[in-house]
Amino acid sequence: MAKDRVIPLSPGRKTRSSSHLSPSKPSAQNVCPFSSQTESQELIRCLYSSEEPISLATLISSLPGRKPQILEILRLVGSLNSPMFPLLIYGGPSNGKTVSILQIFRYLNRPFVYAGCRTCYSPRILFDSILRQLLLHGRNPIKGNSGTKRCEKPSEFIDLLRIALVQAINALRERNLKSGSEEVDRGEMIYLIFDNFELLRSWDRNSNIVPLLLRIHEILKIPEVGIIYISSSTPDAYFLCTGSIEPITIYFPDYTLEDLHGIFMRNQPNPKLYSSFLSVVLKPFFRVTRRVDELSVAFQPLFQKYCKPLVDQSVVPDEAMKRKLFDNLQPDVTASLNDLFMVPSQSSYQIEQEGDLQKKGIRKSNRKEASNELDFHMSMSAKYLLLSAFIASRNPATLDASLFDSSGGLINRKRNKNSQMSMDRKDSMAEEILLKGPGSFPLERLLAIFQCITSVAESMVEEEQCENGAAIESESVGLTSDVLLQMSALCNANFICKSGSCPLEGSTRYRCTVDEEMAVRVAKSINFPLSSYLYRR
Ligand SMILES: Nc1ncnc2c1ncn2[C@@H]1O[C@H](COP(=O)(O)OP(=O)(O)OP(=O)(O)O)[C@@H](O)[C@H]1O
Repeated sequence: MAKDRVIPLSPGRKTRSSSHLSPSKPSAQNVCPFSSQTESQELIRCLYSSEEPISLATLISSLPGRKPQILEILRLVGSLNSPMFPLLIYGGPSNGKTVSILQIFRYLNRPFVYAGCRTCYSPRILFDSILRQLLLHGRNPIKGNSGTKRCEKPSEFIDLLRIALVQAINALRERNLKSGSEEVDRGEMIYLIFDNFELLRSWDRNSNIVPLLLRIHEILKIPEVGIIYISSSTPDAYFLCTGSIEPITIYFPDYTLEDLHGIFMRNQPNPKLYSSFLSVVLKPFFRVTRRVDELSVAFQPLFQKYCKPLVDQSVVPDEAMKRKLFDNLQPDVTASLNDLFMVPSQSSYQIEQEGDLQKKGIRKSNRKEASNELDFHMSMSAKYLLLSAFIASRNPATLDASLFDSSGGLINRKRNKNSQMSMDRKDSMAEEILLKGPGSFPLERLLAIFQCITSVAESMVEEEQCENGAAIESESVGLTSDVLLQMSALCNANFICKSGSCPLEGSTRYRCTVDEEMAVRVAKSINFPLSSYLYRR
């Protein structure tokens, strides 16, 4: 794509860019102009990447493993002044989504506003950050709504955002007209980037901020504004019930071994030495994690240890030297791998409880401990999701309604004489299902079961919290966050597999592949009464 080629504007585009804004919306006339040209210039400068622009070749070589995604994003963002559909960039954590988009804008050298939902951790802070970037950090007053006034309500935010955007677009347009042919035309588009969008869902369960931001393009109706969402959750997490037009998605897959090799080899003063180090550490660590941040934290001290026997670190190691360095490093690799692998899978509450038991001299038998233990890490919500999938695969769907009450809890299944016949029928259905093996289920059923069992678990935890006055931390709360991300992780781990689509509905069905022994171990690790949820003969 030619970076600075100005695409001739279509007639529609000319009309729109000359005056797209309808009278009801703030126009150049009813928006307070910049008080000085310096302010206008400062705003424009603030909207560009703070780093020097780079070439396309540098962009691609600086981000190993991301060339296809970069080219795809560039194609979708389009040439100068071309309107774009909203984009959703998604993929696993720490796999280069943020760095890629920021470097892309450095290459494009176009104005953008970046709002990270990790640092801007509440709607108010997020709104404030976006408006400040557009309004010269609060120094440019929009009459009646000064930049210093904090914006609380979404409707207020949308109004101020529209005003600020129109003002900024007009400033860009003016700058382009004034600079004429002396300067390169940098266009009139402004891009809003929402990073870590998945976090928004955990801010407030009843908040309407997610649907609002997902519809922001439709609400603003300003073609000079491009919207980019970055998320580590899949698109399904957002668009099942918002009713908004789905953005174009770009998936960032996990890095391959070669990609990670390329990433870690960048800017190494002694590439041959570092390459011999990577040949020792990368493969074993790759089996545990593909996250660049985790790998770089693990590699840093290991490389220091690897180089310790060397007097001169610019030396190119021969085979004998490599073997010696490897032998020296080997015990640390194992220890570091264990550190990375053994992420605590128990909630701090459980740990506290066990600590209490030990203090009281009550020791669990080793056998029980071993049977409860999982030899891999899984988050609390992934465990609940896996158990929901197991229940969905084992129980006939027609029995769900009799298993869960309307509030999501487990119905007390005491048989009475009147219901004995129907229970017998249900039991024979359960038996048939057992014989057929794990059944398939649609995503909706899985989510419904997940919702039911987590609501029970959360209320149990709250009750225990009240009883014990103990502090329960993150893992036990917010079980429902990132459920679709967990789903894709469980599919990747082959605990849940896709099992074709329903010919009538066309929707994908899933099947749980874990056996009962494994499900029981997962259930025990979170004290979940699995057997009460399973139909048996
Ligand atoms: N291809 C790459 N080349 C160079 N560095 C990379 C690459 N991919 C990731 N990194 C580095 O890994 C770290 C994490 O990357 P980044 O923040 O872009 O990930 P992310 O996908 O946005 O993560 P999250 O979803 O957790 O926000 C950064 O320090 C980044 O520089």
